[in-house]
Amino acid sequence: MLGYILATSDAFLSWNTLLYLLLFFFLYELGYIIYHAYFHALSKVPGPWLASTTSLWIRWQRWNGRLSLEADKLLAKYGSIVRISPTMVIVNDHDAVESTFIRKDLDTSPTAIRALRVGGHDWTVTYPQLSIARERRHPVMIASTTKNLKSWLPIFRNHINAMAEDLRESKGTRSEDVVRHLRICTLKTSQLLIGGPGVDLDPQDFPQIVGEYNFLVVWRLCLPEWAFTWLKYSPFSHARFRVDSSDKLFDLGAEVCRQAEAQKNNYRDPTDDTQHVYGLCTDTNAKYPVQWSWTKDELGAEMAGQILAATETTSSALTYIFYELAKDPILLEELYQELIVVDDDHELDSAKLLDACIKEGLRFRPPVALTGSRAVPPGGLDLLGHHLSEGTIVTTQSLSMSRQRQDLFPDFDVYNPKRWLEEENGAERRRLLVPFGVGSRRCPGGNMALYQMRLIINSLIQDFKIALAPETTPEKMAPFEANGYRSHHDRCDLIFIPR
Ligand code: HEM
Repeated sequence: MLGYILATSDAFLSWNTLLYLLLFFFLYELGYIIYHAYFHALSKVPGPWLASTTSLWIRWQRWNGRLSLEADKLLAKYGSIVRISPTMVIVNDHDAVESTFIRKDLDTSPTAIRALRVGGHDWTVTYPQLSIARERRHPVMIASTTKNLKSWLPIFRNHINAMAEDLRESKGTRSEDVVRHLRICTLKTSQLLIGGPGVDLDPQDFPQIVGEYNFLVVWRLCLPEWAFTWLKYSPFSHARFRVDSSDKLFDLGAEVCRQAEAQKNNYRDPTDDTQHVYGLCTDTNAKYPVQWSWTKDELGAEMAGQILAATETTSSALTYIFYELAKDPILLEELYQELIVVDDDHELDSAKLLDACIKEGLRFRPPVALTGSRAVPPGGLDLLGHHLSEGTIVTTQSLSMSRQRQDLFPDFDVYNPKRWLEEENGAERRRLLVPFGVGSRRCPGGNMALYQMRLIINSLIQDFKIALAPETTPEKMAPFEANGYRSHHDRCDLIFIPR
């Protein structure tokens, strides 16, 4: 039929035209491949041929949640710099990463970060330019000083106790999905940092919304824009929910703003000088006031983005730590023995094994897979013996930093917290641990993350013995990269036996 129409109607393309178009497309693609493989400025950077010539390789790895793990294998095979797409290189040399990422004139990579927009809006992480991100980073850094966090300790404790009470209900007789519990608990603790004590969000749907959003990020990195319009109105309810999760997250951010604004009218103890992110963003007298006035949507997206940044990273790191501890009853007992003699939550930072368990969790399963990326500015950049032309994206990952130094991390593929207790080469080992990124866009919430992790691990280890649930197998817990590492099933079932 189509052939008939094409052959008979002048209004339609003739077969010949179609063939020419196909030929043109084929030659264009061939030219693109040949150019990127042999003539492009990055053609001398080592890497697999397919990855260098087409973005399909990187999309395929992302789709399968394996980009970070595959990139790690390539770094082991090719050395400290590898081309993983026609325009992207991954670098695994600490000094080279530091000298590049410290620079203030390098934007972050726009395509990869666009995937993290919330409800169609930008927030700190999705702004390529440091000049814009800087003013949004300050409030997080100021709100998460140890002094501020310590003043909120009683409220943090209440939220963590509520999680422990929830876990206690099963009396160790059935498994509990620790991912769900941790998402709720970290939402509750981060709402304080972000909106202040007057904010109290309903957490019931949050675990599912944020879980779907993580997988939406994978879709956004792999599928064309039009696919989302189609999916939004498609008959597939799960896909629709996933696409809508971005708007639902945005609504949560808007709710933070509404409640934080309402609390301004409440009585405040004049001696209370704690500061939260929302207050600092909207206070024109703040030490680093935001230089522009926010629209309602910008502010909502910022709060939603910060909730995402704070909860998904911390809960993913904690999930893997509890999973590893559940597998190792001897280590669990040693940690318990250390923690029962710590009198006060304020002293937790001196608990050495606790610190080692957290460090090793962040090393072994870093919650952010590709820990930052930068775009090469005009004039190019010389790095590890290669000239990178303008627009090249340089990325790195914490995961591989420890693997490049097998003298310091001989059993790098094993969760072994004890390595952090060895004094010999301790400083060098710590230098290679960069889960919060490096340089000018390094995570501003690191202090909050570590503080929360100490409190939560301490509380649950003191209250429970933890064991693996029969349904939690190594295959189910194999890391899948969806906006950070998580189990492909997005859950981790453990048994919490009250002590
Ligand atoms: C274990 C927990 C966490 C890890 C591993 C982590 C890791 C990271 C990484 C790797 C980056 C990107 C750095 C770069 O591009 O160079 C980042 C950015 C960011 N993180 Fe975290 N993070 C954690 C917790 C938090 C918390 C609790 C907050 C609090 C709100 C937070 C807020 C942010 C923000 C606002 C950014 C964007 C910074 C910018 O674009 O300049 N993070 N984080």
